[in-house]
Amino acid sequence: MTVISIPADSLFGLDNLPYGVFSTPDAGPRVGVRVGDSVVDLAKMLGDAAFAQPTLNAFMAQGRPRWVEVRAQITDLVVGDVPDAAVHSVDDVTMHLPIAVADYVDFYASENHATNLGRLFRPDAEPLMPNWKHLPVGYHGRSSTVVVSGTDIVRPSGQRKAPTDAAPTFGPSLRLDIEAEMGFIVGVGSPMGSSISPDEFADHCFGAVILNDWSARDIQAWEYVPLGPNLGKSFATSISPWVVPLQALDAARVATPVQDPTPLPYLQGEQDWGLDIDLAVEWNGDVVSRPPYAGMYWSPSQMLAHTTANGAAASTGDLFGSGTISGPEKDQRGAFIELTWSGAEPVEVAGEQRTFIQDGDEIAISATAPGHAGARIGFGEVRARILPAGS
Ligand SMILES: O=C(O)/C=C/C(=O)CC(=O)CC(=O)O
Ligand SMILES: [Ca+2]
Ligand SMILES: [Mg+2]
Repeated sequence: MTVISIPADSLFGLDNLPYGVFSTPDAGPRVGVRVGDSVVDLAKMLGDAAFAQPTLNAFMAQGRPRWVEVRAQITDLVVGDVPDAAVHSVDDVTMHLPIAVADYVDFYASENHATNLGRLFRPDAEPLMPNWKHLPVGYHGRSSTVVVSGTDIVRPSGQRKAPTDAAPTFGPSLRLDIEAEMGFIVGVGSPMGSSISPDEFADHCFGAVILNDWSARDIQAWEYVPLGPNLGKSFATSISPWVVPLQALDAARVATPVQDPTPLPYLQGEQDWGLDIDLAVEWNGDVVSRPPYAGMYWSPSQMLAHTTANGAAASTGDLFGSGTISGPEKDQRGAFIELTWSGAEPVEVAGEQRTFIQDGDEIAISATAPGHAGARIGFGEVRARILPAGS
């Protein structure tokens, strides 16, 4: 039997208990919970076959009463003796994509980001479109190219045309960018023809991850009118491996900024689902930005309500991105197109002047939030290296 020790300053204490899918040299992908620097094999500790699966989907589909029960069981059991065979060091495991991604929708919920991108993409128009403060604007992304942290990203090629070019050309993106976001995962869906209200959020949303919505700005700028992002974003989206349960975010809940005009009734709820999550964006080892989630205009509960308001089904494994998280300050911008003002204002990265991402660059986004009693909880990180086009 093993007694798991949790370092006093751990971001993975009993307040957190995030779920992930891990493998070891002797056994394939299965569900584990992170406790300090250990990963506990849940099928071995709890005996539920849902945890012997290579994704969290079977467990997530069991619903909130079961999520609450399992969290309580874990909290009780991991402070005692845990069977040796159920405990692994985080350094000895390989992490996998934690969920089978069903549908993927990405929103645009930061007013600072939307205003900055409006200025950059549409300099002659009002930065915010007239709909922006009435509904959480989003688009459907590509679920099959959602990958876990650590997966290399190959620079995409595509069609691009700068305003000064006579004709479009096809080739590797020259303006490869990140978008620092949070991703929310649906545990229990809703049938086609029904909808989820903002105050039903916790019955449906299982938890959250960090998400990097890789974006090829040159491909995007040429293709997006009038239907929105497509190939400029569909080549890859990275998520962190540990899914922080919604229950662990209780102490992080805050009100969204005042929403004026008042949203329509289907977007109104009694519960606060703004979240006080602090992100950090690292570029080749240098922190270049610290986006604050707490200022996001639209809450994840409103995004899920909006997604289902027309009767569209929601499914176990649906993933929705918050949209790029940018705060009001320059060093709080969650995309390099904003941070460098479309390349006009390079930033210093590891001693070099940089605008967009170069081959071989490594980007890591980490995040923490308040836990209980003044402690903090961590989301870990989403990290990836860029390989040359055609690799
Ligand atoms: O305003 C635009 O045309 C483009 C906006 C984006 O690229 C942002 C996007 O993907 C949504 C977001 O992450 O906030
Ligand atoms: Ca995005
Ligand atoms: Mg993407």
